Amino acid sequence: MAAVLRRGASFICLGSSQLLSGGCKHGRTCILPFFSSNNRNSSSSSKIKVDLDSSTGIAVVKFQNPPVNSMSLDFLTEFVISLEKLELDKSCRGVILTSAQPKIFSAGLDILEMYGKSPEHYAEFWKSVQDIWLKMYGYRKMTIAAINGFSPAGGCLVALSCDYRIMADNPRYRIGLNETQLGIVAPFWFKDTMVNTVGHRTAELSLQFGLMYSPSDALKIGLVDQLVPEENVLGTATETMTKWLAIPDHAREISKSMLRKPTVDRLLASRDADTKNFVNFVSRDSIQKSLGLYLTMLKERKE
Ligand SMILES: CCCCCCC/C=C/C(=O)SCCNC(=O)CCNC(=O)[C@H](O)C(C)(C)COP(=O)(O)OP(=O)(O)OC[C@H]1O[C@@H](n2cnc3c(N)ncnc32)[C@H](O)[C@@H]1OP(=O)(O)O
Repeated sequence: MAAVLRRGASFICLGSSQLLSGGCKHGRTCILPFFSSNNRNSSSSSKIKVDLDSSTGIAVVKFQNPPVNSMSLDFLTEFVISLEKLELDKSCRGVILTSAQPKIFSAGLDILEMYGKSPEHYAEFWKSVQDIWLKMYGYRKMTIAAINGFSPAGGCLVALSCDYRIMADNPRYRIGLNETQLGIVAPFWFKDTMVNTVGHRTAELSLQFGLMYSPSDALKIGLVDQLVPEENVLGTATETMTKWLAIPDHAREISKSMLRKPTVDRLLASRDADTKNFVNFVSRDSIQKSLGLYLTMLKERKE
């Protein structure tokens, strides 16, 4: 296991100069209503910031859960509520997802939600993970991931669930489904999402090794669609969104649904079994031990 973790660390290791500072400055979940001024609607709950420009129809959703935008239960709840509000808002036609944290898009699922908790907690957490994927993968509006930093595992899944991915061309960043490096297994709908994006053979290599790709390798395998200098990620995402919004919404939406609905339906048909499977799996002593070692490794590599 230690060897696996060491190998894992080499895929995700950052120098100490890149350590992020600061803890979460925010309190518990607090969803504020949108307010309107000059065609812009903004809402800032504690972990998700939404800025909707109703003159262009483009909303920017920023992850702000320091230090690494890990997806805790609170984060996922706020995230899904924000997306639901935007889906219902007729003035919104497209959503750009990005990070307010330097160098990190998202560190993926919050490992602390899967470690040392009760089966009831694991079930609640897993349902919220399913909810965000179902919302994103079946989202009616156009979505772009503006990937401005590291994006392992759940972070990669969120990016993969968008319609288009633009990544910062910084050779230090990595993106991929690295679950096996933690001794855990990406569920079938993570796998389906990857296969639908990069094809079966590449997904076989990617998932079994838990590969984390540099931006240029991610572009080569089609995991991301475009690389741009770091400072242009959001600007390029906005320009790209404007081009996509030239397509009539109903035609694009129906095409998207035709391609994605069978994948969404597979999880909808087996949500409860998938939750039970997760709870049984994550509750095992061997899995708890792997997660505990991984958390220790994350802390120790800073020292
Ligand atoms: C059927 C069963 C199926 C189960 C499937 C479950 C699917 C799982 C999906 C997942 O998403 S699992 C999570 C995978 N994520 C990772 O492996 C990323 C781990 N983190 C990193 O590699 C690095 O933190 C980083 C993202 C590259 C950033 O590096 P940086 O040097 O900038 O920060 P750190 O000092 O490493 O981290 C700061 C702080 O944050 C804690 N932390 C990091 N990632 C997570 C996380 N995913 N969950 C919880 N906490 C995380 C890290 O331990 C540090 O904590 P402190 O030491 O400051 O307390």
